[in-house]
Amino acid sequence: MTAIGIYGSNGRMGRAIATIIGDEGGTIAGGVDAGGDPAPLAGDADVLVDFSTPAALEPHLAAAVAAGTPIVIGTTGLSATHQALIDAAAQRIAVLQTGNTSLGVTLLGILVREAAARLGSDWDIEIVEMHHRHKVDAPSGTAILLGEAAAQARGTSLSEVRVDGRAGLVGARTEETIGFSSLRGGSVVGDHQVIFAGEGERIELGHRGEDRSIFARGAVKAALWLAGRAPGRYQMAEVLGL
Ligand SMILES: NC(=O)C1=CN([C@@H]2O[C@H](COP(=O)(O)OP(=O)(O)OC[C@H]3O[C@@H](n4cnc5c(N)ncnc54)[C@H](OP(=O)(O)O)[C@@H]3O)[C@@H](O)[C@H]2O)C=CC1
Ligand SMILES: O=C(O)C1=N[C@H](C(=O)O)C[C@H](O)C1
Repeated sequence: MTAIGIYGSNGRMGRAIATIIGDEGGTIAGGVDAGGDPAPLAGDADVLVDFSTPAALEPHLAAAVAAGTPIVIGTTGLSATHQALIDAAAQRIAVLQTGNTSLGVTLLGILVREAAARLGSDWDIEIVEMHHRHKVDAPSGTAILLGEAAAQARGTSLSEVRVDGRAGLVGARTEETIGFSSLRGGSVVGDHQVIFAGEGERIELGHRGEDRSIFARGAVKAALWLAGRAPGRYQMAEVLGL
């Protein structure tokens, strides 16, 4: 059986993964949390999953590369510098990084891409997300993933068109921007809505996470799929055959 090492094993996601890992046909190689040494686990595991914190990404990637162990990165709040580190690691090992491992959001990303490609830039795109009160990063990794899908479909990059929140006298909306709004409260697992607002009509595509097990199952599926793969950067849509 494939042994999966968990970076962030005592967190909400780490615990959710441990609960369902056996159902998906994997076993736990071990776990590392704040203050732990990521290297021994990278050596013991067939594949790693990281649901920890952006500050830990660099040492986790270094341990994975040194051991030649593939890694699924679910941690969000990543910067362009983190993405460059992931690209470099993917030259040496198999890596799958995604802001959302669920089947529903992976399909939503495809639908958003399709809608953005077919609708003209006179259809404004706004992304609204809500998460539990403990979440530390905003916009969510999923919101960014959805925004990137829409931006790419329109032949641009998200960094060119992204507007995070609005407050005060910000002026009228400019065409082609993609706006993000983040709500935090209670125990919300993760809600995302992509609004295409046209003249006189609106299309809304969305997803509501009802239980963290949707992310855990996707993460374990991704890990089992990634184990033994050649170096490269892989996508959830490939794992799920979408
Ligand atoms: N891609 C996806 O589908 C999903 C992604 N996420 C993302 O996963 C991440 C974790 O979420 P969640 O489980 O809710 O968060 P938690 O805060 O519950 O857990 C984070 C875990 O990471 C550990 N940690 C902190 N620092 C380090 C470190 N330096 N090395 C190793 N472990 C460390 C913490 O350990 P300690 O307790 O000792 O501090 C804790 O166990 C977030 O970025 C979140 O947005 C969440 C859900 C789905
Ligand atoms: O922190 C969370 O909980 C979640 N984080 C991911 C994100 O940032 O999109 C995925 C999911 O929405 C839950």
